[in-house]
Amino acid sequence: MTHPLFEEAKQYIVGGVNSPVRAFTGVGGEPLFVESAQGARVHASDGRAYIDYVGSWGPMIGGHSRPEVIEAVQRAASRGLSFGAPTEVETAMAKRICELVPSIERVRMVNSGTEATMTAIRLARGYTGRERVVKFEGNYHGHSDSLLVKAGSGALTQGVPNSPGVPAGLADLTMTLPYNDLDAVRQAFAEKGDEIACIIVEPVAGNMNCIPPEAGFLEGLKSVCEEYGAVLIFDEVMTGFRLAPGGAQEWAGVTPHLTTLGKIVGGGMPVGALGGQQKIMEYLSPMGPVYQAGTLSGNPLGMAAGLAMMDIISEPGFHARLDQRTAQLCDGLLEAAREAGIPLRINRVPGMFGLFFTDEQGPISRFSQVSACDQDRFKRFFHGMLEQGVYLAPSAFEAGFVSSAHSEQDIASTVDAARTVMARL
Ligand SMILES: Cc1ncc(COP(=O)(O)O)c(C=O)c1O
Ligand SMILES: N[C@H](C=O)CCC(=O)O
Repeated sequence: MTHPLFEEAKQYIVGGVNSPVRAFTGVGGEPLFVESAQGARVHASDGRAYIDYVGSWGPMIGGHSRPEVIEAVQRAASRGLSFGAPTEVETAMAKRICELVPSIERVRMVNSGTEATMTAIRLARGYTGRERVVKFEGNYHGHSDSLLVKAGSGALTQGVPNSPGVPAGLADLTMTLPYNDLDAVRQAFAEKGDEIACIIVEPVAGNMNCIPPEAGFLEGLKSVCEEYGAVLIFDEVMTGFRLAPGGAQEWAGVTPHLTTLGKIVGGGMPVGALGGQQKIMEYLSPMGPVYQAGTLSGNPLGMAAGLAMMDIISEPGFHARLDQRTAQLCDGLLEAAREAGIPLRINRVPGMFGLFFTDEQGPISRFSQVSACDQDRFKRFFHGMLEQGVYLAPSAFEAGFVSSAHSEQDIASTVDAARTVMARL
């Protein structure tokens, strides 16, 4: 029987959801309806609490309903919701971003990750006077036209990595290359380097499951960009503030020319940002000719929530603990799989992981390997874990997220659940 809340939602909302992956089409069945969330758990309308590894798709790195964040939003709300004029808190946010991410010298706040990446590539095109954009297969940068080409995340889950509605003329300007394949990048630049405005890349891919960069890949992208005068954009909407206080660029030791941010930067509110070298950022309006604007950009509630979340991730030892919890989870899951004789590989970076049901023995570093994984087994695992009270991302193409609120006991319970589920997979 269809869940009555989902049934009613479908009468009014397209597909019953406001973002496709939530619909559970990647795993079958019906979505959880969440009523509230606290710490590492979401409380659903079925009356159950689930240990949550979705974390609102990333923002909840400190756990749900952190009092510091909620109180900051409440204080901000008591002063008014939006002014459409500059506020001090926007400067505080920009200053904080520049301190945490040293490659960022100037910032522009927007309302989502999609807006951040859309603006970043327009800026790169305006700055270089070139039109082509290089992206990687299975990377997802939101749903703007130029970037919805061979895209990951929900586009993969729904089987529409090239969406109808994207003008062919625009899609033709997007060159899509295999992730972790530097030779393909060098070849593309050798052929069309003087037409390429930018490379945009997830420095750790999290939208085709979790794929870290191979040694030298990000460094290679930077040197190709510098050789040909193109802009290197790290899309850190997912990895920003997660892998390290300064994001994946700090973790990997490679700095891009521009960075896009989202998720954690808004602490759970709809916020995105882009930033980078002053000489490029000053091409943006009102200083430069590249236009960009937003009625609600720099919204005081979003800034308050984001700043409170920045305080949380800046606590000494925060990322080391997150990494340790992520390792505990992944080691436990691998052990459970080994006991059950289930072939499983796991990729992990601090606070992020990906499960691959595959017989492959070597590292999983390519999109082609992800798409060859046993999706049916993932679906059975997902539903088994849900039954056991563990909420994983409802798609084999999404990374999982660990928060600082996941206790050792939560992780141990998750591994116990996996042992039960794997025994009958
Ligand atoms: C790497 C990356 N870039 C961009 C986006 C788009 O962000 P948003 O959903 O806030 O528009 C996402 C997530 O959706 C993402 O994971
Ligand atoms: N992978 C996406 C963002 O990172 C998932 C969020 C969504 O599409 O709703």
